[in-house]
Amino acid sequence: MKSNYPEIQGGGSLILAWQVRNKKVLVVGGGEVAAGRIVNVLNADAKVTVVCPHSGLNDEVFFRVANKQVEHVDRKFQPSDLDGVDMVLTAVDDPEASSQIYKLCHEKRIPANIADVPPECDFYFGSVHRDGPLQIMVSTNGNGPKLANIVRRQIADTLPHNIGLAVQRVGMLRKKLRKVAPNIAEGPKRMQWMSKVCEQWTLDELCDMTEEDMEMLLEYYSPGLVPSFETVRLQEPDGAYDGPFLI
Ligand SMILES: C[C@@]1(CC(=O)O)c2cc3[nH]c(cc4nc(cc5[nH]c(cc(n2)[C@H]1CCC(=O)O)[C@@](C)(CC(=O)O)[C@@H]5CCC(=O)O)C(CC(=O)O)=C4CCC(=O)O)c(CCC(=O)O)c3CC(=O)O
Ligand SMILES: NC(=O)C1=CN([C@@H]2O[C@H](COP(=O)(O)OP(=O)(O)OC[C@H]3O[C@@H](n4cnc5c(N)ncnc54)[C@H](O)[C@@H]3O)[C@@H](O)[C@H]2O)C=CC1
Repeated sequence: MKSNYPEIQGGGSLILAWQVRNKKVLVVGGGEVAAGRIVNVLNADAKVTVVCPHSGLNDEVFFRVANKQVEHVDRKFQPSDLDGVDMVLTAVDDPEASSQIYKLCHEKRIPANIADVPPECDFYFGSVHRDGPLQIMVSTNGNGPKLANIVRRQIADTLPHNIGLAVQRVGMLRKKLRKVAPNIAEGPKRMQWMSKVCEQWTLDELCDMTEEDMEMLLEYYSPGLVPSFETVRLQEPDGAYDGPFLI
């Protein structure tokens, strides 16, 4: 039966933004792949423990250990390492050890990524572009990791240079709006107004938005209006607007 609803296209992944802040992540192995995993999870504020014999640590992982960015257990993996762990990432050059760790994680229902064995991964990593609070991930679902890297870099090249800053400023404005209009019942009005601001202001204007501008802009929330950037600046006592005056 035909419909206007989105067509289902199976065979993909569920791409999510997993919140691992202060969660315990165990990284098994200390080579190049482990070093990449460590960067990914530290960027998400996880508490990271690396299990790997000292002799196996590469320069980057050694640096993370020496700087106390991660805890280090100086030996090969043991099953007790999984106690109290929320996520496991293995990057070892020993397929038997990988499979054993995967089985244990599966039994304990701990989500795991086994770098050398895609069928034993509960989730895959992707190629990530990061600009402040903005993250863009590309996945080829195991078909071509290097191609994911190339596509990611191509996407990044097309983005406005100030997009990360614009996202950060919008985040501040949204927080302030929540304070001005905290009621659940106001949800639809709040969302509509916020969407309008994002659509009507240019990225440069969103980046230039000071806290003073935000306070002034929020004055227009109650009547449900979105003034131009120039209008907001002109209303401020020390309005620093120096562009063309469009009144
Ligand atoms: C399934 C997956 C599971 C997982 O790792 O989570 C996986 C699996 C494997 N990768 C292998 C090889 C390479 N991986 C890379 C690079 C990356 N690999 C990443 C993810 C993923 N790799 C997941 C699928 C993601 C997707 O499909 O989109 C990225 C995106 C993210 C990251 O690792 O952080 C990161 C780029 C990050 C960036 O640049 O930003 C390169 C290129 C390079 O190193 O420069 C090569 C060599 C060239 C090539 O093969 O393309 C092999 C060995 C194959 C063999 O032995 O031949 C396996 C195992 C297998 O396929 O059996
Ligand atoms: N998913 C991906 O993106 C990629 C996966 N790979 C695969 O990932 C694996 C790791 O790759 P690299 O980091 O380059 O290897 P590597 O050889 O540099 O590092 C392996 C590390 O594992 C440690 N190790 C081995 N057995 C261990 C155990 N039982 N307990 C704890 N630590 C142990 C070693 O001391 C070493 O630090 C390889 O199997 C490789 O084929 C390789 C490239 C990309």
